[in-house]
Amino acid sequence: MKTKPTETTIWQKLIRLAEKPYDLTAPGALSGSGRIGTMVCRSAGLRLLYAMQRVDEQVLTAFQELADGFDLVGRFQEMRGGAVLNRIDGWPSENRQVLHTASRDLFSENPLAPAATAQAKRELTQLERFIWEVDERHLLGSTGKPFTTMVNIGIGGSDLGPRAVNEALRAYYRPGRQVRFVANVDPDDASAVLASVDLSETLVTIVSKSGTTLETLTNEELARSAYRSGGLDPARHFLAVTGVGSPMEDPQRYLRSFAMFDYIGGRYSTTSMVGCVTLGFALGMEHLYAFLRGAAEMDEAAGHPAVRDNLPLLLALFGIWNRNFLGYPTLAILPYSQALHRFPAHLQQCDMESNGKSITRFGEPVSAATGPIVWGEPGTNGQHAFYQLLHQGTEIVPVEFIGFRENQYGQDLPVDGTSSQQKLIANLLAQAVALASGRDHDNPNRRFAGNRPSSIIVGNRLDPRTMGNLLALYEAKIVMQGFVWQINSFDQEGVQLGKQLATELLDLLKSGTNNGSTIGGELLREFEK
Ligand SMILES: O=P(O)(O)OC[C@H]1O[C@H](O)[C@H](O)[C@@H](O)[C@@H]1O
Repeated sequence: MKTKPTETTIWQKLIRLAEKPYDLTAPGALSGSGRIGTMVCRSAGLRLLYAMQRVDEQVLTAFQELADGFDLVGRFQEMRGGAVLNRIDGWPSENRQVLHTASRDLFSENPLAPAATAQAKRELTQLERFIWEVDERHLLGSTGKPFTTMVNIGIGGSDLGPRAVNEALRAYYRPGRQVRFVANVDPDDASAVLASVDLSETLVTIVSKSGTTLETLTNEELARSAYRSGGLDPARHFLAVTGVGSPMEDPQRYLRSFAMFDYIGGRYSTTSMVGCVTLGFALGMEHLYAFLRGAAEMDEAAGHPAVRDNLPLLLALFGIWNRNFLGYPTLAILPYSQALHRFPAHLQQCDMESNGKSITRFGEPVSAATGPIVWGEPGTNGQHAFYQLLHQGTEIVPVEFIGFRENQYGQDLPVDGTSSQQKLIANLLAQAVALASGRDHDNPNRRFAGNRPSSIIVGNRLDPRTMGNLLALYEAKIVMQGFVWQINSFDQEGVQLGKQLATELLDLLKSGTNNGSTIGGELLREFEK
């Protein structure tokens, strides 16, 4: 469909509906009508409570028309089947399939992209064998010690997703296993991590799809040098996860190498070897498979044609409604779970690098606003920091809350009559009500306008399967929004210019010839004064 989204009848209809969005502050708007109990969507192990979005039946019906008119589910299924969606028509572009979903389509008899799934299975078999060798102590460090620790060196997609999921699932780590992460080229990042582990018991996994990322290659050298200084042989400790044909494909330098494929983008790569190596090492294969199964379940659920029964699609459409029709530029993701403390950072990359685009997949300027600014921190911490602006600021910030009925460790105590988990959930729900309903007051400074929309994603407990559900939920949501905006959500040309200019500055530093004749050169001279 080349017609601009804004020129479609359904877009115009939604503009009209947005002139008078559902008033959450009106008497009886939220209670007494059964709205809270009916505005619930279930997919895989998650539920979405969406009574506190500014929508009514008419808007939801329009959502369905939009989803059908833009064939959102059909395109998602085409993606899963291997369509070449990473492209810009008529212009040089990556021209690739988009098959992160194949890396977990392991549980059905008929995977949608059989060749890619077969490749994923081969890598998983290799990983399983490797982990077995580590567990059985057939593989030992260069001084004969068993491995207890893994340091992951990577950045962007080779760090954020794996880090967020590892943090989320620490409660499921096997006893005696730990994983640490190094990403930043700030030398203090590597120093702090390398100094905090026993290198002789540590595996260092270098993760880079391209095998050319400055930060990662630099940190690899720092880590190798730390091993050599400690009299340890890096080749017996270092693993590689890299793209087929990348410069890092060099078996001499690594104890083991695991492959990733060009049809999986960095920010979508958590269920490929990029995430699986650390997760398999720390959690064991059983939990790793539960995580992959959770992601596969959500991919499957995203194929449901009915908007009200398709959580990723519905979440995507609330995002479109809030961004394009109500005009809100940002989105806060607020997990009420300390374990998810790095999940907003992962989603920031996944969403903003995917949908921060101004050109359509036809190479033309977009006709509507695209990806929102995504940010977030766990509750309740955020309540004591930035929620003031959410409640009374001049900017309206739609919120996606995430909460779980049970905690992970099962340890909790009643204090003052309620458990900590109850306090956590009560706070989450109270925030959603306060944002939606607001409160009148004589004192203008104590007035809450309300009508600030939110959704609540509910899971039973943050376990590996639920984490897989959540990860795939957001991946699918982001992709579906990209389909509405007609952009390519799978490339990231916008990161190139800065990289190129940094390389030019590094060349000046290397050669010592900075005469300030470029803007960067002049800035550098000023900075170094
Ligand atoms: O995995 P790598 O090739 O090292 O890439 C790491 C990251 O760097 C790039 O700058 C991209 O913007 C990210 O999408 C990518 O995840």
